[in-house]
Amino acid sequence: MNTEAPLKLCLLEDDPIMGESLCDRFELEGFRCDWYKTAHAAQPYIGNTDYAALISDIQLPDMSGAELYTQLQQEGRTIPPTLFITGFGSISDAVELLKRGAADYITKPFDLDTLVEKVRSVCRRPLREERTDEPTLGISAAMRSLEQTLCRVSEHGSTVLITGESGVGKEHAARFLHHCAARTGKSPFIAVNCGAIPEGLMEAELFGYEKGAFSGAIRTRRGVFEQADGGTLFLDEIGDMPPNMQVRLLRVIQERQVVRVGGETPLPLDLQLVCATHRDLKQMVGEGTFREDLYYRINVVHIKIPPLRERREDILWFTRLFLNEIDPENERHLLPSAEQRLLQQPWPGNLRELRHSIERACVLSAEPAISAATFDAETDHNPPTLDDPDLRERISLYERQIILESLRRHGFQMSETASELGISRKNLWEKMKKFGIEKG
Ligand SMILES: Nc1ncnc2c1ncn2[C@@H]1O[C@H](COP(=O)(O)OP(=O)(O)OP(=O)(O)O)[C@@H](O)[C@H]1O
Repeated sequence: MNTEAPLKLCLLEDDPIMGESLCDRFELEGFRCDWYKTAHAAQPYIGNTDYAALISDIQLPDMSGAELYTQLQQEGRTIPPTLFITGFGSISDAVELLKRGAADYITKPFDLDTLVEKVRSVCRRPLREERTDEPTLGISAAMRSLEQTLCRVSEHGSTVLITGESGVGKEHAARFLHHCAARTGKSPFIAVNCGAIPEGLMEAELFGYEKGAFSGAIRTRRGVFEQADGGTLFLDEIGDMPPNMQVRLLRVIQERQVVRVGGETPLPLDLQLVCATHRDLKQMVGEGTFREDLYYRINVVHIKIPPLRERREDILWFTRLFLNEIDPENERHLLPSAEQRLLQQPWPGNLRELRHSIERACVLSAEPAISAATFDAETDHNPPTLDDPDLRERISLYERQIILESLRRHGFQMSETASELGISRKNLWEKMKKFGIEKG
């Protein structure tokens, strides 16, 4: 016999038929349910009664769910995990509320079983439990809150757009979202850099091809969409996608199915799509270089990762993390002067640049304790030597140095580096390969 007291729910719903049927169903499921028809009626009890969850329509007669949520937050009430019931037109409001701390939402019309499942899951996992998790993306308040948002978003499978400067950790955030999703298990995480695929190969790479679809297609190959089915597809540098591919991508996202090049059968897809870019897509839409319809399709939930210089609390935390990863055996640490040096830098290449700096410091410093001078030395490391008698060797050294400096200046961002150097992205890739320069 279950001797536990039933969990208590607070239901806010002005529609009498909907309210009554929800209340009945919750009670049948073993909850106790207090039902209020207006926000004003419920307000005195929220935060003063031990509710396991608040289920609220996002449109109430006396105020919107968002206004109620804001008021409760401003009053400093302990708000129970909140699930909003939303119409199709208010999804963006619900997503905004998720970012501000709401636990979940459900769109009308919905299946009652699904609602009950969601209510059970928010009751089981109150938000305060999530807050005790070990940080993964950083210790700053901005990144802790971003982690929580990603966890909530992962439960919906909504398409996510992650923006932020080059090297801020957009791919890492996408991987974090993938691991948050309950559905992952052993499901795949497929990352693709749209900017690095030659335009002529992009269609085949993304959507796959049938044997004989074109000369060279000696066997059928699955594209990245199919490979990511059941998991997460991370499309990095989405702003670099050529216009004709934008149209095809839009169709695949809308229809949730893919047809291989040279094939006829649509293959259904069930995946979480995460797109990322360091570019300003809205501006690109204005300039006509990025399709507006695609922009809205991929921008269901927008996660903006701040640059490292705006969350300096993360610098030393990541430094320790990288030191441990790069040289776990030597108990590496920074002297206070070196810490100060890192804290003061602007880090235009963000975490990628910080990681490179730490890697170089580990190579250059013989002692476990790394001094500020080690970071001064790194810029002069291995300069080309004009004394080398071989002309080609000297030119190569210069070329490598120029490319490396430009890459660092642009946080290893391929398009910008290539454009500064006046060469194509493909040429830049080839040169990096030739000179053994890794992207990070
Ligand atoms: N949370 C993290 N934990 C550990 N390392 C991280 C984290 N976030 C980023 N990094 C490091 O920083 C580097 C850049 O991260 P990531 O590739 O995720 O950035 P990005 O914003 O996707 O870069 P780009 O704009 O070039 O695509 C990675 O090589 C990784 O080593």
